[in-house]
Amino acid sequence: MEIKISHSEKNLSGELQITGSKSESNRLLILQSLFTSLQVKNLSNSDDTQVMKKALQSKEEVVDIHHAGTAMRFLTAYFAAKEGREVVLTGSPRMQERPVKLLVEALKSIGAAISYEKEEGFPPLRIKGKKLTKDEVVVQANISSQYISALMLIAPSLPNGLEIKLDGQITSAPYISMTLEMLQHAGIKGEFKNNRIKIEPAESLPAKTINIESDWSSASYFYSIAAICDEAELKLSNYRKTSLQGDSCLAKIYSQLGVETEHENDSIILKKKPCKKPKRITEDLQNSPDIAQTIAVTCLALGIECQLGGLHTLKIKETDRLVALKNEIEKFGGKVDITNDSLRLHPAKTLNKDVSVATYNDHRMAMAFAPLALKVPFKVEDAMVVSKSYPDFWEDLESLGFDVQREG
Ligand SMILES: O=C(O)C1=C[C@@H](OP(=O)(O)O)[C@@H](O)[C@H](O)C1
Ligand SMILES: C=C(OP(=O)(O)O)C(=O)O
Repeated sequence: MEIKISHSEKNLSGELQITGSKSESNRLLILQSLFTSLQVKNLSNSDDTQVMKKALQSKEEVVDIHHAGTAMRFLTAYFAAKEGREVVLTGSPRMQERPVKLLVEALKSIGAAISYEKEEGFPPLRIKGKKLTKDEVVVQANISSQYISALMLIAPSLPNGLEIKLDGQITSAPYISMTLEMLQHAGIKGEFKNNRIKIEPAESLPAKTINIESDWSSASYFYSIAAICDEAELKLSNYRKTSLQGDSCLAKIYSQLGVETEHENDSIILKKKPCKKPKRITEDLQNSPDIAQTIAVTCLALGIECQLGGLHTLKIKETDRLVALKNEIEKFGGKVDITNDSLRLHPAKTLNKDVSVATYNDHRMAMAFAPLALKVPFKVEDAMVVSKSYPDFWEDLESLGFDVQREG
């Protein structure tokens, strides 16, 4: 479905309830399958969490996780350690291009039986669940932190736990800390020191209900909206001052653009007043790759330069996000230079009209561009891609006065 999106106001206020972090949700679903005493509140309503839930309940041979990277990686480890179960774990055509070799190699080194159904290094995988008894593994850490989180999540269910040595530079590190802190919160002992992670085995865990904080990556689109407005006051519920989610760095990044974050009980209030714009935004996003698209489009809307680094993982996400950003920003008249790990935006003097934004099967392409409608109306192709992480996105924009016309 294509949509046409516009907004005529420059002052916005409203309240939103975004559901739980999809990263935290998908970790907890794995932990809940391993330790049934855990209960979860505020689970994400994203497609990625739905497919994870379904996969964990499935009795079929073929388990299809569509576009969900966390589900692919976490379930590879989960099924490898599930004695007596044999599955073919597969996903969308794009998932079949997203690498998984380093995780498969690491799992094989501790005794897993995994083979490739098509191309070596990529899904689909045939996994014969086995008892994994080795307790040490080495994994390269600069491609995806999801490989490391996957190993950490099954570690407490292994007879001797697991010591994971991380090789090379660590990418998306806050997601590893998130996994560790969630394990600890559930009652599992573990530590992360000097490139070594050690997770102790656990036979059972005390009964506990875990309340998932709402999704900070989804909140990024409202930071962008607030920054682009002259004045705004947006209240988002279920966010904490101390977050497990690395994308909570948004508060600091967007303060440069005049967006202040106030904490009130369990909510955040994003406040924007008219202010002087900086000449440019410069950020290293190695720790928070999922907000790169949001920040680039905010800068395009505000007509300021943007230099983003630490983006080497963007090429292997839902699409090659560096190329997708360049293509779509240039339709509006901005100029973008990309390398393998960086993006530089030279903003447009005036934004082109009648643009149709392609979304490349990538939820974040649709959502990152949406706030630009405060400056110029445009079309978004295949707009329902948002459901991967945020199915209510367009309705939530309508509640803030955006005109969202659904076509076709
Ligand atoms: O562990 C997680 O929940 C995630 C880790 C990150 O991936 P990489 O570690 O592959 O960068 C992030 O981009 C993804 O959206 C979610
Ligand atoms: C990269 C993402 O997700 P995943 O890797 O889990 O598919 C994302 O949500 O931006």
